Amino acid sequence: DTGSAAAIPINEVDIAYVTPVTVGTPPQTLMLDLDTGSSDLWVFSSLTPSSQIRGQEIYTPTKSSTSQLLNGHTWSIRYGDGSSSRGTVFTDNFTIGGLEVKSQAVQTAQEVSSSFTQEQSLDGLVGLGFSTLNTVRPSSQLTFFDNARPNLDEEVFTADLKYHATGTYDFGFIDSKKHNGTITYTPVQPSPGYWTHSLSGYSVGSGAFQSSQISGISDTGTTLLYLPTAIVTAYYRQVQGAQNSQYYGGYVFPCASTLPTFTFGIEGARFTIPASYINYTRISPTSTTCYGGLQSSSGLGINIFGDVALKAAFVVFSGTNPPRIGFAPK
Ligand SMILES: CC(C)(C)S(=O)(=O)N[C@@H](Cc1ccccc1)C(=O)N[C@@H](Cc1c[nH]c[nH+]1)C(=O)N[C@@H](CC1CCCCC1)C(O)(O)C(F)(F)C(=O)NCCN1CCOCC1
Repeated sequence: DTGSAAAIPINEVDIAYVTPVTVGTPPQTLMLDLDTGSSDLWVFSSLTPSSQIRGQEIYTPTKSSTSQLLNGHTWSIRYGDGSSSRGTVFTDNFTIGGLEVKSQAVQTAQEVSSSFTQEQSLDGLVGLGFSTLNTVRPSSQLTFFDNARPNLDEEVFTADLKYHATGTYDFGFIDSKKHNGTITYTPVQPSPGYWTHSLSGYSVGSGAFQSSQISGISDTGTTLLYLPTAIVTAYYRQVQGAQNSQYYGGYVFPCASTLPTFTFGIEGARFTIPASYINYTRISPTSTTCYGGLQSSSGLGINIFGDVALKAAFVVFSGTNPPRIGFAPK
């Protein structure tokens, strides 16, 4: 089997991407954020207090003839940005881009934090990390990818995220039309459950490439690129008027400043992030100060290769044994 679905930016600065999925019989369509940085599939639901719902679509298990309560199971998750959700669990038919998994664990929210309530274009998440990170107790559940794997033509899913445009997630095949040139693979460390791998180095603008192993996670659920402070200061040293603002919690600069590109290495291959991706957003609609798409990871305890980096490549998440991740130009 294979599947292919759109990755649609939810706002004009690509803060996140959502993908249409269907749950249950007859199918209920929701827009979910496919997130390689976590492994819970959870949705706004008929069990979510109406005071916490603001425009999101919900899954109503009682309207589905194929839903089954997973008795006595609960879940609770907290994300890096402090947002959280918790609830109960049903199994039901679940489809992404024509690829169906029967009796997928669908985690129904009984409580969501305010940042989820405020994000009306996001109806929940599909965790595509390793199933070891799943928070359902007493027995943890498998991700959509782990459930689909036995039926996939190839044990892969790919992310073709785009800058200010709709991209695609494919399951079970590598679409050669979506990338040009070879795919460079590098090993993934699947413990504790992220797609953890190393970059082989970086360069700023036309500067010399600095070879150094930089370990981090390729995370479709994180907006920006978070790297060690030394690399980030070297980058913003090239930007007129840039400063690391305590107030804004990161590097800001005059929107009119010229930004250099940023290149990262995967093994021997090189991927260049255009300056426009790093000129992330104005700090407020009328401001002439802009917030950078490259920020320091020092507060996170982990380097995160988020959407700002991933949208500069065609990325293959390979669930083979051993797992690996591939990057190709596009
Ligand atoms: C634009 C921005 C100021 C950088 S943002 O912070 O607002 N962007 C958020 C994503 C977002 C999109 C839309 C609306 C609201 C928030 C962002 O990038 N958050 C990251 C990480 C972060 C930390 N600090 C700054 N950023 C995050 O938490 N990403 C998680 C998924 C998000 C959660 C909020 C909703 C959108 C999806 C994540 O799953 O990718 C994660 F890996 F970071 C994470 O937290 N994974 C949870 C891992 N646990 C480990 C223990 O077992 C359970 C799972």
